[in-house]
Amino acid sequence: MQKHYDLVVLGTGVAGSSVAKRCREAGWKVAVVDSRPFGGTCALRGCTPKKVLVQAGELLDRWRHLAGKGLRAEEARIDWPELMRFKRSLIEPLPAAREAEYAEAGIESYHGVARFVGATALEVEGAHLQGEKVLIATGSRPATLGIEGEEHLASSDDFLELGTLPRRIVFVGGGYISMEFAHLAARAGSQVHVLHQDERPLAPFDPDLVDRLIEATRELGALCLCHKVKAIEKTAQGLLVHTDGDGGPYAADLVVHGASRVPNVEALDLDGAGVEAGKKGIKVNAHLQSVSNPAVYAAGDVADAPGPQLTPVAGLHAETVAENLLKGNTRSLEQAVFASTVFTVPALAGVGLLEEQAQAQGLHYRVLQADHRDRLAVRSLAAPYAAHKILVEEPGGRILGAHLLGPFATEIINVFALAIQAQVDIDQLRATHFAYPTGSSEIFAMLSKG
Ligand SMILES: Cc1cc2nc3c(=O)[nH]c(=O)nc-3n(C[C@H](O)[C@H](O)[C@H](O)COP(=O)(O)OP(=O)(O)OC[C@H]3O[C@@H](n4cnc5c(N)ncnc54)[C@H](O)[C@@H]3O)c2cc1C
Ligand SMILES: NC(=O)c1ccc[n+]([C@@H]2O[C@H](COP(=O)([O-])OP(=O)(O)OC[C@H]3O[C@@H](n4cnc5c(N)ncnc54)[C@H](O)[C@@H]3O)[C@@H](O)[C@H]2O)c1
Repeated sequence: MQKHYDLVVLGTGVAGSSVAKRCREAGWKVAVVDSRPFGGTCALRGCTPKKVLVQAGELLDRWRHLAGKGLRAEEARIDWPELMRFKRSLIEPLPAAREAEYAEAGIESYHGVARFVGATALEVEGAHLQGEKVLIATGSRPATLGIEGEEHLASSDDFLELGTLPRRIVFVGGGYISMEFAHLAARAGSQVHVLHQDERPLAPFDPDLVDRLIEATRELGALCLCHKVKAIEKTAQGLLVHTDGDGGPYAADLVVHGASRVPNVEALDLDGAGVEAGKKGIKVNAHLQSVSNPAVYAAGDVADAPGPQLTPVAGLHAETVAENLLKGNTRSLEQAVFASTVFTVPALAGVGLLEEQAQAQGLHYRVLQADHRDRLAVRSLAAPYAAHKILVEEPGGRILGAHLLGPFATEIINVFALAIQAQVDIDQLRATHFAYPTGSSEIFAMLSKG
């Protein structure tokens, strides 16, 4: 028997769940489908569990730097199994809570892999659903690398579930996942290599600050090496990672995939619905509507739309789609400012333009940059790395980009995001009286020199 809905949502992550709730609030009959526990990547296998773990690394680092300065740090260490238990205690209740929220809101839930059997008809584990509209919000998965021995790669999901931490870990790729996990694993006692194929890791971030982060990573005992991984071999002693460079092979007990994620579309049978997709995901117009099937929309990591694969981007997609569904394509995906952070220690953060982007746009700007390790706020934490680079348009004083490394980066970056979004210029920002002494009160000094 076929069940009819105004909207069928595929995926219960940030993108899918927000649209489902908005449309249900407006009185629509809504169904949600997910092949995994309800809640999506960010809540269950990404941002949130990751933050619980990396926070422990950050606290350990602070504690160690203050050893002999009023703190006794001899006993400070990460107890991995205990930390994992803590993480599980926070994350494991979430799927049931999410499902209960849906039930209370009157949203119907289906578990299983969804696939199209018609333009807006879906089959989920034997159930047949028909939507007036369908939202595809199925997120992303680790990219297939096409290398020999690929089956030996552990995913970020696997890493976040490790009961014990292996002695030797190689991370393939030099992006967010590898760098964040590498810092955590090294602080928890593993020998770590990050193998990346580009000249330097973390391409979306300021190159000078990335160089400092690499230095900090090396001091931690983890090595970032510029090698493209070409094969993983299983031996009696563990795994060997072969690269196209002179170095290696690198011996490991665990090799983790941090070499990018691609849209999750394979299982959907998109041809059955006439929904076009390419390497970057579902092809959509400015309303996030499928270019080939007007009854279908896409949002989040699975949509081929501008913006990185980040939670705030999925959130903006969801707002846009919800309005278009409810009000009939009244909203286009607007250009937005997205701040982003790599949760290493020191943390790296960025918002707005990089220097090379400002140059490519022919903008005139000056650079305010400094190492601010000597600031009392930083010295009081004994933090060994703290630096910034801020691009300010000339004339006019518009903030074009802000790039930060150090103990306050993850929070201060949001002040700069607001300044860029709301077009607050350098004089207005300098004239803002932030509480003192806080991370944000460092902004005045950042904007006053250089
Ligand atoms: C390790 C890691 C750490 C991250 N950390 C951050 C961070 O700190 N900050 C940040 O902004 N972003 C972070 N991200 C990125 C962020 O998690 C994603 O951009 C965001 O979760 C995307 O949300 P989404 O709703 O598009 O997809 P998802 O949350 O991935 O939801 C998609 C859902 O669809 C389901 N699904 C897939 N195919 C089907 C099918 N055929 N049928 C039924 N269901 C299906 C999946 O099971 C999943 O639950 C991180 C990602 C990872 C992997
Ligand atoms: N803090 C955060 O916001 C956060 C954290 C984790 C993940 N994420 C999101 O998830 C996405 C996926 O993360 P990711 O770290 O897998 O990807 P990424 O896109 O950040 O980085 C992948 C890196 O792997 C390299 N690479 C690819 N193939 C390789 C090979 N064979 N050998 C060596 N290097 C190779 C690429 O050149 C690139 O530098 C990110 O782009 C980001 O949008 C965000």
